[in-house]
Amino acid sequence: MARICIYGAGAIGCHLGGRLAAGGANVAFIGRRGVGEQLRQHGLTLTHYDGRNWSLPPEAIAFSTEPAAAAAAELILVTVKSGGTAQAAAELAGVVQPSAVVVSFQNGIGNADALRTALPGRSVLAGMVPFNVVKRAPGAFHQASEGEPEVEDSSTLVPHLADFARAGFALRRHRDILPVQWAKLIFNLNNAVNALSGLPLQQELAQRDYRRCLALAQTEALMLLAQAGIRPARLTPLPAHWIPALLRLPDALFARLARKMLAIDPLARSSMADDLAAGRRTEIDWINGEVVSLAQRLGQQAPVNARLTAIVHMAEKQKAPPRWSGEALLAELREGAPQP
Ligand SMILES: NC(=O)C1=CN([C@@H]2O[C@H](COP(=O)(O)OP(=O)(O)OC[C@H]3O[C@@H](n4cnc5c(N)ncnc54)[C@H](OP(=O)(O)O)[C@@H]3O)[C@@H](O)[C@H]2O)C=CC1
Ligand SMILES: CC(C)(CO)C(=O)C(=O)O
Repeated sequence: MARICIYGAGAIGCHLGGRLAAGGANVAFIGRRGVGEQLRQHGLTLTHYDGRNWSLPPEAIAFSTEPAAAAAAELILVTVKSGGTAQAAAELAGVVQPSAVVVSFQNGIGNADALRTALPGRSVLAGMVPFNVVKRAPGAFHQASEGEPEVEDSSTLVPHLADFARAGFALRRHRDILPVQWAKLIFNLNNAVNALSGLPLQQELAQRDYRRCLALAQTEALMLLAQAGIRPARLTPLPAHWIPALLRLPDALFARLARKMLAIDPLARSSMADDLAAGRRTEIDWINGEVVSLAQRLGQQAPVNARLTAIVHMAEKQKAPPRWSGEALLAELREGAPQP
């Protein structure tokens, strides 16, 4: 049986690893001591908004805080936040088998490259998780929105496909993953707006001013991507460049037309909202900051995403980050924003 290692047992790692283990795979979780204690006490309970559920008793979970536990793995799924990638990569470099396949299931664009640099000669692939996972209680994780994991295709992945299938994942493979990563990043531009709102995603997205903030950030990113010749993949029924117009619609019309976008657990927040609330470093530099870097490479500017990045960095420094109203955030971002 293939040995799989989850490197960074948090929301995504516990969801992916828990389902793989429930499907019969031999999974080792590597994570922090506190998470290990919770899994030892409660085991893992995974629920899905479509009603499916999976559970693993504590004795069925192999958990370690030590990177050495990845030494036997043939497949390593990296699920740390982007700010932890450099350290995870350095730790893995000391232990990973030369034949191991490493997949970054992280948001952002550059994590797989960071892993590749630290792990020369290994097969390192970029992945993308489109759905939201909410931690409901110790050891209890809920998939709160739709989608299946997507991954850069490689022949090295073939021996592991059956494990994903047995876990109930319809893994989507792509020869060119970059358009998929950028399409996800365009969605993730909402992470900052959501974190600053202090509201669950459903309530935030129900308010036109917050949606207008997101539309500004997305329009700016889409203009830059067009200049760079990158066409974001289509992750939703509407192509990415139509979404800003949808977001700008009045609330009642948006609620009718975007029913699927709002079909999300009423308590779900973005992973950046969780980080900000917990006083952790956010992934802002790997999401909105990536748009700013793209602008710089093109000799342009990205004032909306630069401002969001600065505001989130300010919030990271505060014990109780202030909540922004949609109106106040929109006024802040409109200065210098490109007109649609
Ligand atoms: N949560 C979600 O709904 C979604 C998240 N994503 C993306 O998936 C990735 C993972 O996110 P998420 O699961 O929310 O993150 P979490 O913070 O929930 O989980 C990551 C876990 O890994 C731990 N960790 C970090 N570095 C190490 C290390 N070197 N060794 C062992 N453990 C480590 C972290 O501990 P510590 O906090 O102490 O560093 C944390 O417990 C991110 O890129 C995120 O953007 C994508 C789609 C949805
Ligand atoms: C699933 C989604 C888009 C939810 O906001 C996410 O990727 C995140 O929270 O980081």
